[in-house]
Amino acid sequence: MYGAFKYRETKIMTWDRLLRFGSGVQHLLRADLQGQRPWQCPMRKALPALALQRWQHSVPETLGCSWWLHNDHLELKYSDLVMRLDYVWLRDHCRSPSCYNTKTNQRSLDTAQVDLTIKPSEIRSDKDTIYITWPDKHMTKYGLSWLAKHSFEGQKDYVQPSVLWNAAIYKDAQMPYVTYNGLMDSVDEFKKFLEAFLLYGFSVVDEVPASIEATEAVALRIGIIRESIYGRMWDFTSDFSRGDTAYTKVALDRHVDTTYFQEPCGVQLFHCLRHDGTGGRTLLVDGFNAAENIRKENPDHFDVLTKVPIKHEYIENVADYHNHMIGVGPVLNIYPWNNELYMIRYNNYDRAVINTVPYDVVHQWYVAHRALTTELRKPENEIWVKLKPGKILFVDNWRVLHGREAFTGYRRLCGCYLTRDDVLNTARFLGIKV
Ligand SMILES: C[N+](C)(C)CCCC[C@H](N)C(=O)O
Ligand SMILES: O=C(O)CCC(=O)C(=O)O
Ligand SMILES: [Fe+2]
Repeated sequence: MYGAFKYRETKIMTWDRLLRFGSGVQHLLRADLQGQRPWQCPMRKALPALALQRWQHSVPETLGCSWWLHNDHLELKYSDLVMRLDYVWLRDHCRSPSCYNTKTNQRSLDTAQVDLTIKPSEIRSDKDTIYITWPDKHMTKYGLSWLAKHSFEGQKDYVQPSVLWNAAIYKDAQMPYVTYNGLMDSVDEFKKFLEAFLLYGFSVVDEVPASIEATEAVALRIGIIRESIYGRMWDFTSDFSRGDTAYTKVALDRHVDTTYFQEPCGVQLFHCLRHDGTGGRTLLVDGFNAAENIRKENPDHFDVLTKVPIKHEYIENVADYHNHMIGVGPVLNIYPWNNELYMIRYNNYDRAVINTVPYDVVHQWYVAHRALTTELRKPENEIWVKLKPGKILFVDNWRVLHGREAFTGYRRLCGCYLTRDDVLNTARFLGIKV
């Protein structure tokens, strides 16, 4: 398998095991150790090895937390969560007024001034809070629920909620019907629209005036337009005004756009302003659903697709357009801490020469890519829609692939890309967790 890198999970001793270790002597020791620094406790050396497995409890024991000072970290148990907190981390995240500015939500502490071998000189806790005093007498207070939320152990299993779909799931999904007026005038409708978009990776706004201006207004309600080599708002027909198949009448297989950017555009809007002719339907496929199916059926294929970096390229020399863009990254992009998929970079048209890995890995990659392509091409995973004047289709270009059927006649499509950060920013402002 390519790349030996595996994100190592910290071995966590189970709570049960720790209690078993500590039982017996633990009760007896607690009184003696109260208020002392465990690693400096004079009793420590004299104790049998098992007795060192001891916990400090907040009072009463059944509420609040239990904690254990290891030589290099604090182990803290709070409502069934066992957290292991590095001492420098604990000092660095101090929210006291001298360390953290709550007006700007910025750190004032200079982390470089923290001794990398720092250890608390005193710790105590009550039901909701743990108080840590450092050798220089500075005190850090942490809400236990804050730690539970922000610690590695507390958040590593969180994944962004989403509905992975195929044609059948989509049919039953009852996506909300949101109109232009609703979106522009009502926060509730706006939120409903964004929630659907984030869950499904696409969403439609209906009853929009069939103009570039109205399309732009909708785009600006949601985020910030991502200007690119295609302009700000783009508006095209099949006139081959640009050196790309999109600007023709031929069919386009499923793909995401701008794979040849180091950061592919996050969101794409399509608004068909006119079509006098046949065909031209739009295809949508949930890339995450397909990728998750591969992960289930053949984890090795999934692994290869997350590890082999692939280049995509856009070379254009048509009329006055001279562009050469290159983007690099694996087809499937996952977060290392929980393996959650966050971006698919799939575009067989724009894929560049593979020269980033040796031949044997190349072959593994082709096999894995074939498996993904087969999955993406299953008719049961396809949704076909006909874009019409008045309907804006929003597509999450990091998740949902689009394609189009060949068409005849005059067809004019407008739209734009949006910066992903700003769409998520809008969502967070509306109280959506992303
Ligand atoms: C949407 N718009 C027509 C502006 C751009 C088309 C980009 C086409 C390119 N092959 C890609 O997939 O990135
Ligand atoms: O013509 C279409 O419907 C879409 C073409 C396309 O893939 C694109 O513009 O990104
Ligand atoms: Fe496209």
